[in-house]
Amino acid sequence: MQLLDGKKVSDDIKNEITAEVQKMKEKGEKVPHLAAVIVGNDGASLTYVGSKVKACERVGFESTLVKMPSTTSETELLKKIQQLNEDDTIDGFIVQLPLPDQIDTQKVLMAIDPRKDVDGFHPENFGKMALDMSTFIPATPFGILELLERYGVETKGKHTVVIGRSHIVGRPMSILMGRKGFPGNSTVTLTHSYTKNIAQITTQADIIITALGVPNYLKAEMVKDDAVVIDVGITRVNDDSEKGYRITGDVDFEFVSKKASFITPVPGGVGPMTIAMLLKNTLLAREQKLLKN
Ligand SMILES: Nc1nc2c(c(=O)[nH]1)N[C@@H](CN(C=O)c1ccc(C(=O)N[C@@H](CCC(=O)O)C(=O)O)cc1)CN2
Repeated sequence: MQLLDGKKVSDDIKNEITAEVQKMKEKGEKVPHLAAVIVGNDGASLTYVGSKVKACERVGFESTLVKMPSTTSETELLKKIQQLNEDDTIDGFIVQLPLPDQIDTQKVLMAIDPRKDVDGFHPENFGKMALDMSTFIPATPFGILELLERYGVETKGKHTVVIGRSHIVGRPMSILMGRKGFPGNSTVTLTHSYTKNIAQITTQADIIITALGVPNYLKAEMVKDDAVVIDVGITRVNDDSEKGYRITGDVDFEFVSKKASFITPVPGGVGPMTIAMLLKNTLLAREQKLLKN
C-alpha cells in the first residue's frame, strides 16, 4: 500500500507557487490577491478560512478576510459580493460554505463574477468544466486529480465509484474522472443516498472516492484488493484531547489500508490539497487578468 500524501504534495505545490510569485515580483507585477468571505462562527469553517489566509501568506499572495455575522441577510451578502466583483485589486474570491439557512447558496454563487470564481462553483465555470473547456476546477476535485497525477495512478479504463453527489466534490469528481485525458478516461458510477446495494458496487471499483462525511463508513469488506481509495470525509469527532475533537474520514483506514494499493490519510490527504489548489486557481485568475490587460 502506498500513501497518497496530500500534506507533502500540497507543500510541493505551494513551493512551486511561491517561485511563480517571486518571478512576478521580479517583473514588477502585482501579486495575486485572494479574498475569503465567511458568514457566521462555525468552528470548522473558521479553521478552513484561517488556513486559506495562512497559505496566502506562505506563498506571497495578498489576502483579505471578510467576516460577517451569522445574522447577515442574503441582500447584505449579495451587496458584499458585488463590491468584491467590482474591486479591481482582488483577483479571486470565495464564499465559505455552508452558509446560514436564511441565505440561498445557489443565488450567492451565481452572483460571483465567473472570472473571480476561484472555487469554480458558478454555473458558467461548472458548465465549462463539464465541456472540457479551460476554467477553474473546484479545489477539492482538482486536488484529487493532482494527487492521482503526481503519484502516477492509472485511471484509464478503470471503474471509478464516487460516493456522494455534493456540488463541491461528488458531482464534479464524477464528471472529471469520466473526461478525456489523464487523470480521466474512467468509467464512473456516482452513488448517493438512494443507491441500493452500495457494497455490491464498491466491491467492483478500481478507484473509490468517498465524500459522505460519515466516519468509518467504508469498511474493508466493501473494497476489493488493490483498489485506490480516496477519502474526502472530514468529520470532527469529540474526544478528550486538548482540541476536544479529532478528525475522522469516511474510510475505516486501519483495515481498508491493508487491501488498498493507494490510499489517502485523514488528516493529511485531500484536505491540504484543497487549499493548495485554491491557491493555484487564484494564480490562474491573476494570470488571466494580466493577459486581458
Ligand atoms: N467555498 C468553499 N467552501 C467549502 C469548501 C470549498 O472548497 N470551498 N470545501 C470544504 C472545506 N474546506 C475548504 O474550504 C477544507 C476542508 C478541509 C481542509 C483541511 O485541510 N483539512 C485537514 C484537517 C483540518 C482540521 O484540523 O480541521 C486535513 O484533512 O488534513 C481544508 C479545506 C467545505 N466548504
